[in-house]
Amino acid sequence: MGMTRICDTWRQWRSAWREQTPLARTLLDCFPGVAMLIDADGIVLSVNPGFESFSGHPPGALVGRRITCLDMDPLHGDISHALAQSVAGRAPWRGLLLCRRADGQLIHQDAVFQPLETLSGEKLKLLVTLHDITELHQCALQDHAFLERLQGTLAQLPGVVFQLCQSARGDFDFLYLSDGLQALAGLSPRTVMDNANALLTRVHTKDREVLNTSMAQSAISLDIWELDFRLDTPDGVRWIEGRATPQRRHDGLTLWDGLLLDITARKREEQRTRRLVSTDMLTGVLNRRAFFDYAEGVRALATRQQRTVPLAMLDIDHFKVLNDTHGHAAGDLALQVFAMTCRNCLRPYDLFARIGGEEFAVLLVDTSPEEALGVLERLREAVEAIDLDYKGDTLSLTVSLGLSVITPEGSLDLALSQADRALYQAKDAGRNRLALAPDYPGVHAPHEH
Ligand SMILES: Nc1nc2c(ncn2[C@@H]2O[C@H](COP(=O)(O)OP(=O)(O)OP(=O)(O)O)[C@@H](O)[C@H]2O)c(=O)[nH]1
Repeated sequence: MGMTRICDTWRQWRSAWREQTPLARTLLDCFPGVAMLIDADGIVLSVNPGFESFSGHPPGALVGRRITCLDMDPLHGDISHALAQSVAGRAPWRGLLLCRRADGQLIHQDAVFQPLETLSGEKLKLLVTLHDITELHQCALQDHAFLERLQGTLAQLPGVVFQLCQSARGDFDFLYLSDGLQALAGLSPRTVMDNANALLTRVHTKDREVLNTSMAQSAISLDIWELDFRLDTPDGVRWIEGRATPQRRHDGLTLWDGLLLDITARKREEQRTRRLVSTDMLTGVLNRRAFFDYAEGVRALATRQQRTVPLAMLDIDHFKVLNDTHGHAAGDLALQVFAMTCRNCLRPYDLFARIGGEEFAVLLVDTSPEEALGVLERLREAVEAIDLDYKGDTLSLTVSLGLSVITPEGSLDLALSQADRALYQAKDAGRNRLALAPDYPGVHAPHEH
């Protein structure tokens, strides 16, 4: 029975009572629950038929006795308290009462004590209505137990379960975050549920834009949101994998139910593998495959910007002699020192790779054809200056270089073959020198050391 019906009944009852009409008794009899009339001392004046099925006692059993005898603890029980409150304040009291039936069974009651208006001089009377909510109460207990179990399970998950809401204005609000957030981000779920920015401002600055864009796309298309992003935590930067399913509510809000997982270890492993796959094991510089991958990216950008990129091929001179004279181990050491020397002559974002046995390539990013000549000449001199102590012998190295440019119209392969041809010219011309491809920009005569 709804609260509205109870209120309606009170209203009708009050006016019926004031006018002392037979309707008062009729209403009491028809009331679809327990209704009783008591005086200010709690003495029961009358009960309706619903009382019998509610209490298990015959209807007359309570009339003339105190209502507090229904209390679990008649001395300090809830009914005494409710009665005292309502009488003292001359105001309705509503709350939960626990009563005992004749068979001993406990029942939860949604109870109302309603003081009735009386004519002056009359003693105060109260209408008490009881509504059995034992079943509802048990359901609530079961729901509560289920939710507690669910919370426990969520807390065990290696990540964070969340529900995120975006208002039509675009503000984010976390409606739920599981306890795993503390371990993942060093933040309590409550803090972030109170203020989503506590977490959102921890997203790494480099990933904020892509996060916002991906959420906006997911909100529009209602496609699953998926993103790997970095989070600044008290323990350092963590990689997070986010995945959530959006739904649009009828009031225009977008809701995402999803999961955040810490994938820092996996990302580190991926980066390590990527480094291994792209690195030459002997010298530690880029290998052939990585060089072609990265160089193609540099070329594409330069083409868009209509710029040229200097590209050089390098080959150590008479390396076979060094190998044959001092052994393969000496050759390996020389390759390592050579690679380190070259790398030190270049800027971090220039590409330097070992693309064959003693063959290397350099791509000079953001460098003019003129500047490239200076850089490579310094590199050649640095190699010439190597004095490598090996088992009492001093090993010296020189390098020959062929230089070309990748043009906005040309390809990487074309520039490589031009640099390669220039390299052979440098070898033919006596080695330890730099030779330029025929149409190297800005320089007409072949440049030689
Ligand atoms: N120690 C060592 N030697 C290598 C490696 N890769 C290639 N080589 C050697 O490098 C030498 C290359 O010799 P060549 O191609 O004849 O060239 P070069 O002796 O340098 O002569 P020019 O290039 O004409 O100056 C060969 O002896 C290869 O065995 C390596 O990883 N370690």
